[in-house]
Amino acid sequence: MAVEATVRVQNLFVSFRSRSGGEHRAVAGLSFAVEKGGTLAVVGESGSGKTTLLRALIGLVPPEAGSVALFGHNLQELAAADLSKIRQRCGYVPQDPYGALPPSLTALGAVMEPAVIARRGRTKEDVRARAKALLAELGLTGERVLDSRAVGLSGGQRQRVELARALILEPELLLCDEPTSMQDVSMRGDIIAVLRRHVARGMSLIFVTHDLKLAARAAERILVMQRGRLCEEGAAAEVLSHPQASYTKDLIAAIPVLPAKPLPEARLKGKRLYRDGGNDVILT
Ligand SMILES: Nc1ncnc2c1ncn2[C@@H]1O[C@H](COP(=O)(O)OP(=O)(O)OP(=O)(O)O)[C@@H](O)[C@H]1O
Repeated sequence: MAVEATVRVQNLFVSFRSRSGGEHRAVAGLSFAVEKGGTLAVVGESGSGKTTLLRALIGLVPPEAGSVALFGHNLQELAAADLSKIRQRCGYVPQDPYGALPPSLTALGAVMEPAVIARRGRTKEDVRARAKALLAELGLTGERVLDSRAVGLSGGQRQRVELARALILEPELLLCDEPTSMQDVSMRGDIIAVLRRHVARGMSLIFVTHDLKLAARAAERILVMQRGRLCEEGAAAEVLSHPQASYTKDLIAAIPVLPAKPLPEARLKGKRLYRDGGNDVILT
């Protein structure tokens, strides 16, 4: 028997109606699939429909036409209770870390919360240890940070708490909306490494970003969106090295290139060096 894809999107259209009665089509005829353990980065400029697509994938916005199936189940055909069960198999990291975290919980409490609610036979102490380990993997340690409420955390720290909150239930599918937009280059690498470890245990990943280079590090395939439409989809290395669509070529041309000149040893002393592809990025 053929294995069902984790995500199967067929000819998906999503529109929003304005108060004046006008209609804006945010997603226009997208089709793609992500297999179990597969990774897909969705790239496109601001307003191209990436967030709307992610929200449609977990049934937060209804399709105008077409279908979304997760784990072989068409979301439009599911009763509310079954849709909720399907959602429990997914993690979602929203784009805006402000307002996404429960304001009354500490960073540690916010990560523990989904696992405490789901109660999967773990003791509270197990959950606390797992939450601490996840936060540490994402560079968040120490009482001051772990005991801070959302208001006391930076945007980048909030994003990482959101990610840990999504990962603690070990989702089969993780949908991330710009999860590294507020991180420094070094932390972006750490986040990608954490995501890779979860992909290695079989998790499927859909990663939304503006950044084509980051997309290629996060995922094996890239889907480029332009004004709600699929512009190009292919193996990440292939899309970066041989883009087919002129829009993708423009996105690649817009990637800043760092000078290839070797840096004097003295400039590296006491600083963190991070290798991003062929480029060395120095963090002071
Ligand atoms: N709830 C909504 N009501 C009306 N229009 C919306 C709504 N959500 C999104 N849109 C519109 O749909 C289009 C796509 O928005 P979306 O947020 O999906 O783009 P995006 O690619 O994620 O952008 P960004 O990279 O800036 O986050 C935009 O024109 C946006 O204004």
